[in-house]
Amino acid sequence: MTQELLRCEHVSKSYWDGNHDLQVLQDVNLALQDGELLAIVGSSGSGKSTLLHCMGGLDQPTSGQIFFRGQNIAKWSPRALADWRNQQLGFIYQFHHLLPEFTALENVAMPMLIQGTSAQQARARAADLLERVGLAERGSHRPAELSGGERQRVAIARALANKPALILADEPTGNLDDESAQQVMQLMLDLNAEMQTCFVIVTHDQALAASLPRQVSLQQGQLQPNKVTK
Ligand SMILES: Nc1ncnc2c1ncn2[C@@H]1O[C@H](COP(=O)(O)OP(=O)(O)OP(=O)(O)O)[C@@H](O)[C@H]1O
Repeated sequence: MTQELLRCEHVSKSYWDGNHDLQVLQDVNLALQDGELLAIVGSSGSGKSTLLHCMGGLDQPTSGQIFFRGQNIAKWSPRALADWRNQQLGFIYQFHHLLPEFTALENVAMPMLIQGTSAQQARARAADLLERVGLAERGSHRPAELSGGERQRVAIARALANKPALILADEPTGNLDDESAQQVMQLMLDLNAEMQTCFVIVTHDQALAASLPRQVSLQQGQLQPNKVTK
């Protein structure tokens, strides 16, 4: 039986620009179930990244609440929030954000080391994850020695390191050519099916969004059911 993983309840966010409030999110209500795969689409500036940041506790709504497994994350201490992000969430960005001075294997092992996993176990799981994303032979390469698609696959392996319940991906294919974008997308679909990790994927690409089972669209900060059809 699936269970509710995360819920945004009346989430609004505004920024004060010196003269007036810029309303970025307006009364967003959204519930995610364990293992779900959701695309968020919307034009540039519609609030997609802001919503993702609020869902991941990287930013706070001006009003409204976010619940993770029924708990209001606004009530958590900074330490509890950081632990939650490390243990339950994985982040994937448009630009991979891998640490340039570390190898692919070390980058994937990093979240596990931060969590307190032994170096030996972390390296073993990192190697398994790299194999799973098709990069078994690339563990000793630094990010600069990998293609864009390979870096993004390392970033996906890193996001999965601590077996998170939820992965938040912000334009994960936005910087890739069509073929690499397709591979990265397929990888996320396969991993979702295999591991029951919930993926929320922000994308500009309507065709890509249409390949996911559920889509919503942000329009000027308001959430709408997406109109794309397969
Ligand atoms: N820290 C901030 N201070 C002021 N305004 C901000 C801040 N962060 C975002 N905004 C504004 O909020 C709006 C939504 O930004 P956001 O990055 O969430 O949009 P987006 O839908 O992800 O856009 P894109 O597709 O271009 O990445 C934009 O108008 C942006 O300028």
